[in-house]
Amino acid sequence: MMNSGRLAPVGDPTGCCSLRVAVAATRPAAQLPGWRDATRVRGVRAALRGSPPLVASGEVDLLSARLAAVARGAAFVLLGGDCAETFAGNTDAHLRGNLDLLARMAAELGRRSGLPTVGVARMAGQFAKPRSAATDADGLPVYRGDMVNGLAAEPAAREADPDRMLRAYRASSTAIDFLRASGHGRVFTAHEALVLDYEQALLRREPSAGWAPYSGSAHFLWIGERTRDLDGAHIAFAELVANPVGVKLGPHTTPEEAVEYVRRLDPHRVPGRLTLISRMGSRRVRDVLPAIIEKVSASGHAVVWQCDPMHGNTVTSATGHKTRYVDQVKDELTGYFEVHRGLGTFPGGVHLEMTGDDVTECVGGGVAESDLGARYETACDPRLNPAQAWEIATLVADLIPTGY
Ligand SMILES: O=C[C@H](O)[C@H](O)COP(=O)(O)O
Ligand SMILES: C=C(OP(=O)(O)O)C(=O)O
Ligand SMILES: [Mn+2]
Repeated sequence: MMNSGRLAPVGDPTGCCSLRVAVAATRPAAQLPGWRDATRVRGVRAALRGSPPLVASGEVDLLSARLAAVARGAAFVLLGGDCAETFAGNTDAHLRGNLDLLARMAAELGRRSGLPTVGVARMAGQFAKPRSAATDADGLPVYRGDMVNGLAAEPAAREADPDRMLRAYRASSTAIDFLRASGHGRVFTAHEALVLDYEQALLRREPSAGWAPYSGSAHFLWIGERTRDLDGAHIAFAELVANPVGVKLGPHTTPEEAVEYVRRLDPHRVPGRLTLISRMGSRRVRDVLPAIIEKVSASGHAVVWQCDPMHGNTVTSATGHKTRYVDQVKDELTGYFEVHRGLGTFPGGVHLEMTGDDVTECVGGGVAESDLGARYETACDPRLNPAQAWEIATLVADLIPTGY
């Protein structure tokens, strides 16, 4: 059973688009934490509302311009990083490893395809997780990311603690500082917009943009497969924000639904405003994706297409580990590029769960099933290690169409 509930309407002392936020907040919302202390939630939200945004609206606009170029086939986007960031992992070594890997891959894709490649890091905010089940194998409330509760298999750790939103904000702030100081130029940040108490509190109006509400939590936000209900609060939230946004599309997405996302999330027909992130699984992508692309293309909206070849290919190994086979990841990517080639549309980018740490979480590229236990460190989904990620980058570089 998914956790679900209704957000309390926001009282917004900053006056930030309060009416529209309040409307969004009354929609049914899947996957929200059952916070243990409602009074404290209000206090945390107030503290977040009073805190500086983590990203600047000018940076967000720059990403929007880059994504407009992707939408017209003049650039490519690589989005990647941890499935679930953790507070303990918010270290110099881990952030540097992930960022260096992303930057190296983006540079390689750009060099080999001849297209500028925009690097977007799943970093500085990817602290909340939607889950398939409300409880784990021990019957404990499931881990929902460090923004919500703790990974330790103990009842106290698994309580949804609102103060963790403040810790997530501070950890994100540290990571953003690191990014800015890293010397990697303009790498943008992204995470799933899941915990709406957090996301709403970090909306900021921008006077120079007609008081449009910008998310101050990341440059790019996406709505996940488990929260993309068209009548739900998460899609309503994505409608509000001025930032470019994405929606994950699983194999049960219909072409009609896809067009409805486009209509709702790109009402002003801004190229690149909406990214549709296909995560169909290697066995379904060739069957399901073409009709979706055809219908969206016929609508005339210029979206960014992105392939997440990770989440439709998650399996449990004989050793009991949640894993992914690099061959299936490659097959989904190959299918995604084939579909676009067949339709004459531009396969704008890829979205990967990967880390610069030399982990053994996915099978392939020198990691056998029997190796998975050696360095299985993820807090949620299995990530590509640097060798595996580089194998993927090499494949993708050969598949990106030139002269589009
Ligand atoms: O990262 C994505 C989701 O949180 C994850 O795939 C869900 O995993 P679960 O099926 O273990 O809950
Ligand atoms: C939860 C995720 O993906 P999806 O919503 O596609 O399952 C994710 O990107 O970690
Ligand atoms: Mn994941």
